[in-house]
Amino acid sequence: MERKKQNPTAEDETQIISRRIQRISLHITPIPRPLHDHDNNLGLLPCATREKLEVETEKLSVYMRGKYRDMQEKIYEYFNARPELQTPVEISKDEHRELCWRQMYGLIRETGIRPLKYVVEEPAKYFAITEAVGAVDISLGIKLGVQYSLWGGSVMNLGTKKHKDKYSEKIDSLEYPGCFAMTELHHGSNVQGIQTVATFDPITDEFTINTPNDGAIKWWIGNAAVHGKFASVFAKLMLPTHDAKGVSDMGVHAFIVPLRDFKTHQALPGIEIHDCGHKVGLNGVDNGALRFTSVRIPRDNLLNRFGDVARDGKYTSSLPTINKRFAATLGELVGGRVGLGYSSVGVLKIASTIAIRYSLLRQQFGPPKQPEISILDYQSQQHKLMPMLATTYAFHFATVNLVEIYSQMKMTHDEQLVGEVHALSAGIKAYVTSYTAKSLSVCREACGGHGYAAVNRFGTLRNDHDIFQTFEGDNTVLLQQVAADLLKQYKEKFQGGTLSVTWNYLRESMNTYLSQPNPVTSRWEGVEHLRDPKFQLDAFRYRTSRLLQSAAVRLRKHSKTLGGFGAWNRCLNHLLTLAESHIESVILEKFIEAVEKCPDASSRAALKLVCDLYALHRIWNDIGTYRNVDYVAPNKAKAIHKLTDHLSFQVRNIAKELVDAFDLPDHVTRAPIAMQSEAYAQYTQQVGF
Ligand SMILES: Cc1cc2nc3c(=O)[nH]c(=O)nc-3n(C[C@H](O)[C@H](O)[C@H](O)COP(=O)(O)OP(=O)(O)OC[C@H]3O[C@@H](n4cnc5c(N)ncnc54)[C@H](O)[C@@H]3O)c2cc1C
Repeated sequence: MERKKQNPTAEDETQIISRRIQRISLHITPIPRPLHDHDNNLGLLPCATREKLEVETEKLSVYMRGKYRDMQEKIYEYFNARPELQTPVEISKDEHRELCWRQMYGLIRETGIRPLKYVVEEPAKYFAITEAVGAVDISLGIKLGVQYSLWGGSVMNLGTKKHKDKYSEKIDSLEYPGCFAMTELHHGSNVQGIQTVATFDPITDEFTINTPNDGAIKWWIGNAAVHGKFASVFAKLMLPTHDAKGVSDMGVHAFIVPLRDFKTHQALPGIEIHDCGHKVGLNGVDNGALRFTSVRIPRDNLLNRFGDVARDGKYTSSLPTINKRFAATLGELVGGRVGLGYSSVGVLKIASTIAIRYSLLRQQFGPPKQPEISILDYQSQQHKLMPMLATTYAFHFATVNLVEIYSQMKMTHDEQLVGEVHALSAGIKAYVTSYTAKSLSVCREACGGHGYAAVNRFGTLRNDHDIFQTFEGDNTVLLQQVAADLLKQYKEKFQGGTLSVTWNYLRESMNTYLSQPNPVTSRWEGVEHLRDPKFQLDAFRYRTSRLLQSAAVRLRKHSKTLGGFGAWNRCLNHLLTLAESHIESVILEKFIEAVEKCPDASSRAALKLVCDLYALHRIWNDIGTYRNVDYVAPNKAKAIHKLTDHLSFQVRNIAKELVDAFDLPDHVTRAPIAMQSEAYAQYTQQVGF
């Protein structure tokens, strides 16, 4: 009995917590009872309203669940039933690579899942698969992404029928493990700067692939160090000419290059492969470096959807310029970005679930002579975790929407949609992965010392996820694509052109911005007004319009003296803020739509609360900007701050239900401190008690 008091079971803890939640929670209908002394002592009732949202987790979860939940469950179950395929906490690089291969091979061969089919036909299903395998081990998610989205995707999207017929089945079944070899030692973000060459030889009807200098060594190539048999190699296509130069550069194209012998697994003649070595994270993925010396491949190995070479060496393309072909080629690869943003939200869900479940369980300090309180009852802990939980929900709906419009784009090839998905996938990937990377540290710290135990996962999640900010396009570079697109749309607006759907709001808010902020509404501070989605969206959009207008003016001014490139660089931080602001507007818009569409009233009320917290927290974060232009008067700024704290507190009261609705079973979250029963006991067992 004594022992139980000192070290209560999780069930006891849960009861204590739920009693406490009942005591301090707010109720929807006013309850005519005075505040408990205890509540006052905790300082937990920041405002007099007493509301409690009753959330039916199952209904909320059904609304959140994608169409492909069954597929995800199949994956979770597959790994749950095979402990030998689970990644241990301590594992060497080489063992991790082999395990990761066995995980992928087992999944594909034993469950019959065929991801490449979905990459092409049902992208949403493919992204659901990558999210689920990423929850098992992020290395596995990336290894699978390299095989199917990058290597497979390049063949399917940049190749033609002959390539699909020859390769698709064998890529899907893992008979042909492959790589995507774009990056070089000297060039990552600037893909057009790559130097590898593929020169056509009309005599033998072949291309010769060469690495002209060490700067052109392909670097960081996933699957290259150990498992890859092929690579889609990005190189400048050179055609022989009869002039003094001897060759003509047709721009960057992709080529299928066999890397290793099928029987011996040795590198083929002319191909030198080295291991990029131990990394900060993702050590289950074998990244390698490749050098090519006069490697000959048949002409047919050119992935020729956007440009082809005939037997006589004549080049043909439906696209007139190198730049247009390059844009079309890279445009086909945006699926990787969509998937990375989507998977990043998956990582954020796991981390926030662990941190919040543990914060509900953990008790430290309390009022004199009273039981200790849950650490989630501290305002500071709520401040760390509740806006993050709200943001996770916001990201969930934004990435689901992105996947939907990406799928539509793949079906229709609608030109406007292509442009929209291109910019939106760049922006959402950049914004979401940067936020998740920061949040992983916050979650670790919010769990104190136990958050630092590797078994509780924050270390691997943080290290493995970190590079999401860089690959598939560096975030700073991607945000500039969003800013450039906004400026293009802005210019078109004034030339009477149409705006794409996502950008449509700019038309209206630009007009609002061009007039002065309304001195009356800037003082409105009522809760109803602050929780009105119209006010929230207007505020986000006003900020974007203002940033867009001022960026356009500044760029025009500086380009007179500095030229286009110099002016862009002079305004770069401004442009990045503009891009982030726009992406935040899109995320909020999608969240508001998701709240409105939710069919179940209790789930809708919970989502509305979470959405309000997301919106007001972001406005408060940028309150300086709003104050500077008098969009928000001092009294309103104060009211926003107060309400944000209050909403954090209210969200805390349904935090358990909100993380439960992510539907992540214990065998997926895996951190002992986040187990839904006997968390402490499971944790102590881990170290041998
Ligand atoms: C683990 C891992 C796996 C990878 N897998 C693959 C793979 O399978 N295949 C493949 O082809 N590649 C792969 N890559 C490479 C990856 O795609 C590149 O690292 C990425 O594109 C960024 O390029 P970079 O490393 O050259 O960075 P850089 O472009 O050199 O960027 C370095 C810094 O400069 C800044 N910067 C660069 N340009 C600008 C600009 N215009 N404006 C402002 N700031 C700028 C960036 O923001 C960044 O902070 C992988 C990389 C890693 C680490």
